[in-house]
Amino acid sequence: MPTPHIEAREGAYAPTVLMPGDPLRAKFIAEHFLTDAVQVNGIRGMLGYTGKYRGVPVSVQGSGMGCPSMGIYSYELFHFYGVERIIRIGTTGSIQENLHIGDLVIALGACSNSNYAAQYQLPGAFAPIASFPLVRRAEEIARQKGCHVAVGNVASNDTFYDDISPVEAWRKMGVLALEMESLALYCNAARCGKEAMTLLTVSDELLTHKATTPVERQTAFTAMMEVALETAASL
Ligand SMILES: O=P(O)(O)O[C@H]1O[C@H](CO)[C@@H](O)[C@H]1O
Ligand SMILES: O=c1cc[nH]c(=O)[nH]1
Repeated sequence: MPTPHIEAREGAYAPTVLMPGDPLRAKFIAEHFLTDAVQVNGIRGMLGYTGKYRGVPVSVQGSGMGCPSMGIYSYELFHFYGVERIIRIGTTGSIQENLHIGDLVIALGACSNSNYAAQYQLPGAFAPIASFPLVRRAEEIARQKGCHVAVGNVASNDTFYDDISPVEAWRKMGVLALEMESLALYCNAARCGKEAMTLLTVSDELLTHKATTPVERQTAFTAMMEVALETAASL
């Protein structure tokens, strides 16, 4: 420590880290929800903070976009900073008719078009999954808050802009929504014996082409932030 990408000192992160793709979403959470928040990382503008939520230490660290970036930050947090669990909080494009903008999705499993898991040289395909206790807790908290929440597969794709749309193919398999990081997060957690879960807010309806604004993606999805923070504080 420090690592190539994180300047924080040893012990700077709490055992539970919330990870939005957008570092400015991390700043927003630190400023609006945490007490005693201090910035622990600013390298590459990938902001990280540690503070308290309901008196419980919690960190929030941007992951950047895509599996390579999430792969780097979650690896360094798990391996070098003693982080025990990561809750990704991200935006997603829904691909099922009953999932609308603002709804929550918990990624129980992460399908993908990425080759991230090839590094493990397994004798078959790995099925990346979330920590079930985290899923159960987050779903319970989301329902108590009156959120519409779906739990199931997402597809963590390497591509945001596709030459041939993958929507129909994943939709037919019951996949709920598309995003870009859960695969790497779940693989790193599994390989390191740690816990991970992804909680998403629908920012785009890919079947109807409804979408939210860039600023809403940064700051508007406070229900997701609160569910993740309540989950972290309840462990
Ligand atoms: O809102 P975040 O967490 O960045 O997540 C989603 O948004 C980005 C694409 O716009 C990708 O990172 C995708 O996974
Ligand atoms: O990966 C993502 C994230 C948000 N919306 C999408 O359509 N895709």
